[in-house]
Amino acid sequence: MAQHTERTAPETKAHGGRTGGSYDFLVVANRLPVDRAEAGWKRSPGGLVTALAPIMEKSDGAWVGWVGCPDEEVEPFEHEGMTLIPVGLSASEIELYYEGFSNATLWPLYHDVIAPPEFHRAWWDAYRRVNERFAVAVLARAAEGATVWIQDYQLQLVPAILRERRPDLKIGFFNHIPFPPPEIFSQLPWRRQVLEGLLGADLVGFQRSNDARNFARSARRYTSAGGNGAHILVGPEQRSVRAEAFPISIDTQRISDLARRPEIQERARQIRHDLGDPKTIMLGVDRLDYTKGISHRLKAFEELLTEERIQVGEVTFIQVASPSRERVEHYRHLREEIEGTVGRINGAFDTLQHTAVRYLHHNYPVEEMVALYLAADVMLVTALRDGMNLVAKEYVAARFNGTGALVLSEFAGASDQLKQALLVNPHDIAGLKDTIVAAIEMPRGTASRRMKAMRRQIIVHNVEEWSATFLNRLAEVTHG
Ligand SMILES: O=P(O)(O)OC[C@H]1O[C@H](O[C@H]2O[C@H](CO)[C@@H](O)[C@H](O)[C@H]2O)[C@H](O)[C@@H](O)[C@@H]1O
Ligand SMILES: O=c1ccn([C@@H]2O[C@H](COP(=O)(O)OP(=O)(O)O)[C@@H](O)[C@H]2O)c(=O)[nH]1
Repeated sequence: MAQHTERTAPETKAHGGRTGGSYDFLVVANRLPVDRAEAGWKRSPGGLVTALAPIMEKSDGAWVGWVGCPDEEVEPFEHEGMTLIPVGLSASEIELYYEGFSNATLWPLYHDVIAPPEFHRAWWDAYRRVNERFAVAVLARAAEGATVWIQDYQLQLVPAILRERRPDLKIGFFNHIPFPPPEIFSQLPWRRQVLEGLLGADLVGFQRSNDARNFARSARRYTSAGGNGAHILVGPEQRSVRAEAFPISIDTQRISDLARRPEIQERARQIRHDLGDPKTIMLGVDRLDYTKGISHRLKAFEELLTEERIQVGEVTFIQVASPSRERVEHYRHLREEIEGTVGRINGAFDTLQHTAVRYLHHNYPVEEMVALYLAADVMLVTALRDGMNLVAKEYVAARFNGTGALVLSEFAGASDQLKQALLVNPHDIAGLKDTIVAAIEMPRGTASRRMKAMRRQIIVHNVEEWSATFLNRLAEVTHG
């Protein structure tokens, strides 16, 4: 349970002149890494939070972000060793900037247009306004020459606003989601403004080399930028901007340590027992998002049951689908579709003793997540497009005894690092079915060799290494 360590943050030194504050290191993200709890705040789940909270706890910096509720004015405060600086958003801004432009324009556009992106000028206006507000919050707190690390697609205009008003800052940007090829990106009516926003940074980081290449190609095609490859030259002064890949990772040690705890192992046994001790537990854990390929996974599972290649009682599929962006239309429809499919599968295949799919529309704390990873013989990650997918890496981190099989989509960034997973194209349902069966039947020795190789990868390349590599590179390119 998160310790309650709330107190007011130290005063920021708001003095005149160019420099506004006292922090030498600021992370700027759409969300603060906390949610409201009954008594105060608790650490929130989610990929970005999981990745950045450990770094923030160890640094003396501050995190600028939205508190997650409408119309709340909250003073800066401290939580679990982090200084948090809230940015307020009105209900209408949440609708236009967050649900609208961020999650119904940019999100589908950047994820292979799996859902059709919507383009509305009022959403764009709100996006600009909110980006300006985040930038102002940084300007008021950043010390002279501070390092500012902006996170993700919700805040792509912040780098250029900071650059214009505070050329002393070292500005990094990391895009957690894919960056589409120019042929798709070009649909965006405000493509030039978004690219110019990002080009305000000194270093623009991506999950995969292909994302970095896509960005550099669009930057040269739709702005006046020049240069070659990862090196982009901007404006008459030919300012240098780098676009490079920095694949994010997890706190491997923390997950691995949790997995070794006797009470979590006991919880894993309990989960299996509660399901009637099936021979094989398969697991999917995703935000309920159309990019995650949950329907493709269910389709493959249903066909395997229909064809009697697997049997209820022997195989149980647990699907955790955590609530996400529930006011966005596509997400509402997706929930109806997935829950309809699960109901149909269970109606057809459940027995009095056993269920086919145990569907859980919940958000679990990390301890329960690790127990689920320990209980799962086969992990299914079948994203149609995913920046990284930390769940895949967490599963590997939890399997300290080298057992278990990971079925992993080649369209998730994690497939670049976890090459010994069973890689699949989730659109190929026949291939997906064969791979699921191969995972269930995989000989222990083969599974162990694969798992050990993947564990070696994420033990070295953990989230600490990710942030250190990005920040060292930022210091290098800014000669800091
Ligand atoms: O803040 P929400 O709208 O509730 O969404 C949660 C986060 O989802 C996205 O995660 C991405 O970042 C992960 C870590 O790098 C990566 O593994 C995953 O593939 C991405 O989809 C989003 O990018 C975050 O901004 C959201 O906070
Ligand atoms: O009930 C849940 C479901 C997910 N997560 C965490 O949420 C993150 C999901 O990150 P991922 O990169 O897989 O996907 P995203 O949701 O960021 O797109 C992982 O750290 C999960 O452990 C969690 O804590 N509780």
